[in-house]
Amino acid sequence: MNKLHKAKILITGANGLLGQKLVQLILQEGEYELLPSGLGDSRFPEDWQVENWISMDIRDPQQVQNVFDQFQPDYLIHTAAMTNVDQCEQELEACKDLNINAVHHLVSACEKHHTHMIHLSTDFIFDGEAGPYDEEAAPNPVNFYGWTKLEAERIIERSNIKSAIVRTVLVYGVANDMSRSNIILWVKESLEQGKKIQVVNDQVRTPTLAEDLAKGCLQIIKKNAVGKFNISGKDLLTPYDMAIATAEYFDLDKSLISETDSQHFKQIAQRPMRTGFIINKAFQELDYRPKSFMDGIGILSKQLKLADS
Ligand SMILES: NC(=O)C1=CN([C@@H]2O[C@H](COP(=O)(O)OP(=O)(O)OC[C@H]3O[C@@H](n4cnc5c(N)ncnc54)[C@H](OP(=O)(O)O)[C@@H]3O)[C@@H](O)[C@H]2O)C=CC1
Ligand SMILES: Cc1cn([C@H]2C[C@H](O)[C@@H](COP(=O)(O)OP(=O)(O)O[C@H]3O[C@@H](C)C(=O)[C@@H](O)[C@H]3O)O2)c(=O)[nH]c1=O
Repeated sequence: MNKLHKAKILITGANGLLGQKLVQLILQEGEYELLPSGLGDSRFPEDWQVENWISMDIRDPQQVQNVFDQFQPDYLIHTAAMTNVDQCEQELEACKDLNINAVHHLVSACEKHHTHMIHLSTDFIFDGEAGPYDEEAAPNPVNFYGWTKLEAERIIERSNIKSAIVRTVLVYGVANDMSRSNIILWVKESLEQGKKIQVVNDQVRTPTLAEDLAKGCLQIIKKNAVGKFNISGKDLLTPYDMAIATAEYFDLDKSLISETDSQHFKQIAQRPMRTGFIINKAFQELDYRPKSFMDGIGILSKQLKLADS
């Protein structure tokens, strides 16, 4: 690639939590030509002054093909998905269309344009019987969301495109006009409103700061890495641990948090009990260095203060 040509990165789901962090990071780097895309209009803060934006519904193969033919991306960071796990359990066709069929369209476009695909996947491809997991563990999803994300991985692995699969866990952070919350924000807001919450103490995760995940994805591009990578936080915690840590950090009323377990706390979709990731491969091959959970809360707290000022 000649020096004048900046490598081109297309992002799907750029209005999402990870999507917005990727846009911020890549714009700050200034080394790439960026094309953020999503459903409808961009929802970035005004002051980002992002010129490029393309509305691309990834469920429509024609829209995908048109965008790829026009932009001819060197890299695709595919973050868009139906990420509400309970909604996936209830809207099977819609979930399949977005989490599986759309990946077929993106892979075909990547094949045609020799685009290197960085695809976001999840700990929910595992059954949670033997976490924390490394990249070679045997998947066995326990809910429909996890099954669709595993099928998506398989489509990519069966293709002959250049690809990296980034698996992550319980992403937290604050972004603009978010379409869903995440555990720290939800605990903080509930306690600030004086609401009692029940939080499970028998699920295990390695919660991931959205900024760290974005950095991990960009490292893959910088190192032209291929294959599977666990990119998550490094602390193994239960949601109850996370809720207590959040209450302590923001000096909120811990007595509003009651401990429960997965037998009593029922969600529509089953959650894998013990997941979490071993991240040695990303540490060694991508120089990936995630923040601790407490430092992650600190970063989120600063961003919330900035947003309120
Ligand atoms: N969040 C988490 O805890 C985890 C996430 N992951 C994976 O990481 C990825 C990013 O997650 P996260 O940032 O939380 O996701 P978000 O739900 O925040 O963002 C997903 C984005 O996809 C967009 N989208 C929905 N439908 C379409 C469509 N038809 N065409 C184009 N874009 C669409 C949404 O648009 P709109 O904003 O308009 O709804 C949204 O901006 C996902 O693939 C997810 O499976 C993996 C493990 C954990
Ligand atoms: C809402 C709620 C959640 N929890 C627990 C259950 C769960 O372990 C954790 C997070 O619950 P949620 O339902 O908010 O999040 P959940 O849907 O479990 O999050 C998943 O999202 C998808 C996209 C992924 O890929 C997974 O990695 C994971 O992050 O908090 C409680 O204990 N009490 C509650 O009231």
